Amino acid sequence: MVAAHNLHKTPESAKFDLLAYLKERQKLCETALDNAIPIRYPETIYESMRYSLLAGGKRLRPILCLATCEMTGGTIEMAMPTACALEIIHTMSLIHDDLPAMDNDDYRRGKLTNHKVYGEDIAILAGDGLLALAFEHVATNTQNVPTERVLQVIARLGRALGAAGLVGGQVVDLESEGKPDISLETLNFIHNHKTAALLEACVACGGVLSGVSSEDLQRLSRYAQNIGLAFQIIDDILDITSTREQLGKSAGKDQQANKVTYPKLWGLEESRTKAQELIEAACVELDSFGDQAKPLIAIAQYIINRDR
Ligand code: DMA
Ligand SMILES: C=C(C)CCOP(=O)(O)OP(=O)(O)O
Ligand SMILES: [Mg+2]
Ligand SMILES: [Mg+2]
Repeated sequence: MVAAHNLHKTPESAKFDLLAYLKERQKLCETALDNAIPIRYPETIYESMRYSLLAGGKRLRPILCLATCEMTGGTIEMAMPTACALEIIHTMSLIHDDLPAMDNDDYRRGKLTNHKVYGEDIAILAGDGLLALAFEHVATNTQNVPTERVLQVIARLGRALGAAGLVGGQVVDLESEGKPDISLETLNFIHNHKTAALLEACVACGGVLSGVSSEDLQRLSRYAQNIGLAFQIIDDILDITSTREQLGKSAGKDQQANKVTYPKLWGLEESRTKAQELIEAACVELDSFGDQAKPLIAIAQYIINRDR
């Protein structure tokens, strides 16, 4: 008879079932997000906020936050309000990104975009409402975490989202549209700010909540910066190779708007290779976390293998 503890050492049981993990975490996030916005007067704004927030994204950002907090000795419960805030901030950035003044998109998460349903005025306000809610939600609902860590999380959220982060990246993205000679440096600036900054906040905040050392926090940040850049490279590849049905958002938009992207500068194959290298570099940063790092390593692989 094989001893029970040996069973856990077989290669098969050592495998990490990412799909089951993501499904379980997505379910937890859906419930928490649903509870974060009750409908009250004036109903229109709450309905439009819920329309985009509960439209079924991958929930990658909150899951990264929960996974990091758990990997570093914290709990799901400690991280859930921050995880929700990250998804709420991400959703507001999507609503505004899709507006006619920005990327002018009609579809998002398999549905009409917020402004197509509620009008541009309400869509702008839904973004504003979500943004304010994110900070209120963390400050009000975080439990069993020392207050100074919660303050650090709030500061990181603001920095990742603001002009030094996502907003700054969006500005350079828009300013670079249609320009012929965008450098790789500018392209990296765009990706590192519009996409990687928030993903870094997801991972870093998970670590801050559990109280990691500054060395571990730096390792986590480097992991997240690498997966963040890879995420946007893959997003731009999918924009070329996939369909609206598969993506839940319009495809072919980057070429249409003359956006600067990795595949445009380097071609599809080299862009894929670059994304793969970034994922490998990300995973090296997690070496010291041993087996505990399995979820974050599997999520990094998922980022380049994803089809939506
Ligand atoms: C999305 O950039 C970035 C933010 C901050 C929303 P994008 O316009 O390249 O992404 P998508 O293809 O999802 O519109
Ligand atoms: C940063 C980018 C490229 C916007 C799309 O993000 P996701 O691809 O994570 O969108 P959802 O799954 O959350 O809808
Ligand atoms: Mg955009
Ligand atoms: Mg867009």
